[in-house]
Amino acid sequence: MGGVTVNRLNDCPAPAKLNLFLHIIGRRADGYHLLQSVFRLIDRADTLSFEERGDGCIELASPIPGIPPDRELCVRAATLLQKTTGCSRGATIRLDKHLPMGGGLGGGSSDAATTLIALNRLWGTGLRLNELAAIGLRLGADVPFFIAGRDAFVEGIGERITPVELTPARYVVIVPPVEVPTAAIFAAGELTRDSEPIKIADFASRPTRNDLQAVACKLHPAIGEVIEWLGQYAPARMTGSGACVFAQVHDELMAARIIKSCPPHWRAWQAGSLARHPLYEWLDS
Ligand SMILES: C[C@@](CO)(OP(=O)(O)O)[C@H](O)COP(=O)(O)OP(=O)(O)OC[C@H]1O[C@@H](n2ccc(N)nc2=O)[C@H](O)[C@@H]1O
Ligand SMILES: Nc1ncnc2c1ncn2[C@@H]1O[C@H](COP(=O)(O)OP(=O)(O)O)[C@@H](O)[C@H]1O
Repeated sequence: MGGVTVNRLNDCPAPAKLNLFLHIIGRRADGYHLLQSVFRLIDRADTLSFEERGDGCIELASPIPGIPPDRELCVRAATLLQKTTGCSRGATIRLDKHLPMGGGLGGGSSDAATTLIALNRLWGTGLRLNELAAIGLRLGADVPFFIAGRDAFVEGIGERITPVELTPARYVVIVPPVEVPTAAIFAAGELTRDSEPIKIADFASRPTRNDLQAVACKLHPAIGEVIEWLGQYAPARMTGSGACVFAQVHDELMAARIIKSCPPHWRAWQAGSLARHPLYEWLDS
């Protein structure tokens, strides 16, 4: 091809997460809520490609309808990395969006994390994991978890991350036909904000729940309907601030049977746990 070097990274995954439980244990002076949660990576993902450009511009070649470019999380992540490192290079970003927005699967945060990890490599900016996580936290509370790249007990607002080893598992995930804005759930007056803190050693043996679930179900009754329906087959719970609902199942066959009987107005799919972020090896700790 005439010796022209095109610097690009294609098909970089941005995996989703499930919050196996989520407890709100307090509130910071700035209004942000202190949580305790186990975050688990799953093998459903958005896909991103990055091509370097010499003019310093950041362009999203596949804009998301309804999200202005300067609010889009990949563009914001790329711009913040440029500013923090003084890098003069730019990038054209292509985002193939598969994860629902406002679904509690962390899709936007994961897109931002993948952008930081990939551009740090493409631009040769050489930031280490902790430095990228600090940039990520400015974009969203879930971003540092995706940069850390493995299942974790997460505290604070998302910045205190302790890796945990979980047994591999299969899940059914149902996407109710509603988009839940995270801020609206946290703002609700009736939200439980005083759950008793638990120790990391205890979470597997203690009863857990998602403290955001009751408020989300009140605002969006469709979420409660999904929890009730999926609960016929296995204990079902909402992830994050909703709207998606998940249940752990025995195997792929059981998942397929449940999905086959799912009412047609709900999107349902199965997912396997993911031991490591697919780009895990691109980061130096
Ligand atoms: C609750 C979680 C659990 O994973 O849910 P999902 O959003 O993934 O569903 C996250 O911590 C969400 O993180 P993220 O989605 O990045 O939230 P952000 O954009 O940082 O925050 C949106 C708004 O929610 C409120 N907020 C968020 C996180 C938090 N710990 N306390 C809050 O009070 C704040 O009002 C904030 O302005
Ligand atoms: N690349 C992106 N993907 C998804 N949402 C984005 C993106 N960029 C900006 N957003 C905004 O962030 C909000 C939260 O997105 P997302 O992380 O998918 O939600 P949640 O984790 O609550 O499911 C969206 O409703 C949207 O307005």
